[in-house]
Amino acid sequence: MIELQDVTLRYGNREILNKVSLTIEDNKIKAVLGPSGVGKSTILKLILGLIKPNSGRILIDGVDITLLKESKMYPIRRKMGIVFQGNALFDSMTISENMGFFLRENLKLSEQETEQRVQEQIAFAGLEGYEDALPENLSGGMKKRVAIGRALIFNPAMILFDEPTAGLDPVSSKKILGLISSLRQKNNLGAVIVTHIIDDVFQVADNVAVLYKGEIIFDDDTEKLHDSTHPFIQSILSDKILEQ
Ligand SMILES: Nc1ncnc2c1ncn2[C@@H]1O[C@H](COP(=O)(O)OP(=O)(O)OP(=O)(O)O)[C@@H](O)[C@H]1O
Repeated sequence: MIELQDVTLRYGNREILNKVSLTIEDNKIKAVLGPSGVGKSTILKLILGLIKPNSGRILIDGVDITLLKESKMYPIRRKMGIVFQGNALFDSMTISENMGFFLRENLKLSEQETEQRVQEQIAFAGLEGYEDALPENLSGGMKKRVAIGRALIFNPAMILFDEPTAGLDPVSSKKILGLISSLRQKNNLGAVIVTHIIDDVFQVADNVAVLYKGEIIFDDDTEKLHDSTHPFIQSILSDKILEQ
């Protein structure tokens, strides 16, 4: 379980998050919805311990990571896979090499076991036949599936997605969201999805927190969004896309 408790984060003297509290339960898909620049990626960086809050606590399975030294973060980060907005694939490596890269770097598995895990993820991502292709030869949706496979290869308990459908066409978006749903059904994985696209939320999220002007203005089951009387939520429900 991931918990943010009264987290405040400033870049310089600009406050991005003001006493934000959030709970992300295991085996659930939680969306964090908000307009561009509101601090959604910042929340993922805080969860991964890449940045520290100015105040408040961040607990991963009960461990307060705001107090941990960098050297103690590795076992915590191993619990979580991350899929970056731009995928962060290595351009000069093949799809198989991209998938296996962090595994080879971090786990001393036999080459046979590494290959087996890579093949499993290639199959899960529906990328058979593309093992030796370079990322530049893949569509946006396929690159996203490589990034998801690479995040899953450590068998994390939770996977973090930064804008999983941004820049994808509607068909590819639907496929990626289908893949995210199947992760929980097949692998019992939890997920955090930060997004500005409300359709993502309705398609996959069990519950959703809405971040607006540094604060959580809604945090409940996805279907209850329709009952909210908050003017910002009413406006996003009618406009569907959050651009400021
Ligand atoms: N290292 C940093 N130093 C200063 N300001 C930053 C830094 N990182 C992000 N910001 C600013 O903090 C705000 C929140 O950034 P963040 O990337 O978390 O937003 P976001 O909601 O994920 O938006 P987007 O989806 O557009 O990336 C933005 O205004 C951004 O410019």
